[in-house]
Amino acid sequence: MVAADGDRGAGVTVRGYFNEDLSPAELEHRTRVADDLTADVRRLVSATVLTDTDDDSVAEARRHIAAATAALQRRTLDSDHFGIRYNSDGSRRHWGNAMVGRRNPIAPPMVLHHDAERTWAEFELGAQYEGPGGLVHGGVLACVLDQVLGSAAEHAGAPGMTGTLTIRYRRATPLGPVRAEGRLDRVEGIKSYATGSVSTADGVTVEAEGVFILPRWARAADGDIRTAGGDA
Ligand SMILES: CCCCCCCCCC(=O)SCCNC(=O)CCNC(=O)[C@H](O)C(C)(C)COP(=O)(O)OP(=O)(O)OC[C@H]1O[C@@H](n2cnc3c(N)ncnc32)[C@H](O)[C@@H]1OP(=O)(O)O
Repeated sequence: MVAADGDRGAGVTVRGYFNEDLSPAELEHRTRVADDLTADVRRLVSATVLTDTDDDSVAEARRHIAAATAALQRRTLDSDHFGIRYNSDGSRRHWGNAMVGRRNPIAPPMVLHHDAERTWAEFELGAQYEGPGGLVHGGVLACVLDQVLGSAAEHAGAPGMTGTLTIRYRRATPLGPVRAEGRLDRVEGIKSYATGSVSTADGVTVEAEGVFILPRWARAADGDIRTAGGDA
């Protein structure tokens, strides 16, 4: 398993990995707290996009938001990012991740499922993900596919950083429920090739291919990123 934040040996320094052993009870508690808070903030974000209320109501909302922000800032992490926090058994928490982070209201969130062949998620892309009117932003769809293809490669035992991601927008994706899926196509040494798509009830809207490369620092760490355990 990868070491804590900081010097990775072999002269390699990588940010973002923290060893933080949590008991099952503590993990369950933190999971519930995170899910409840993040769901509330997601509703706030959506309400911010969609509100048409009067100025007094907006001013009232802003006072509450300022108070909520101050309450959350009473104590913060020592780091400027959540990172990947892991137990010594290899289980990991990517709770700040922009697509799957359970502590990140920007994440839709995507809840990933895996079987022997595929990784997939079914979720909602609502008003806060708009690009063209009523349609999902193309960059958001790229982000979705980056995550699902990268996770498919990782789950298949061939993780890597995105080297190249090629997106084909076949037709527009209306805001609303979507399904994203990816699969590992092949592995060539340190490079993993994955393919995938986003679809709606009317069929595929976006297709993608990605090359995921086991980075130099993970190679220097003797590939131990390949042995990482599951996500919490
Ligand atoms: C790790 C766990 C991942 C979990 C899932 C995550 C899902 C989300 C994914 C992301 O969002 S990752 C964030 C976005 N991506 C990045 O920030 C990557 C930034 N780029 C890098 O870190 C490095 O450029 C990279 C790791 C991609 C490659 O650096 P290396 O120093 O390891 O590559 P090197 O120069 O040694 O080249 C190794 C091979 O890869 C090839 N290569 C390098 N960069 C490439 C590239 N960009 N595209 C395709 N191939 C590339 C290179 O030609 C060579 O091929 P050959 O072995 O056949 O000669």
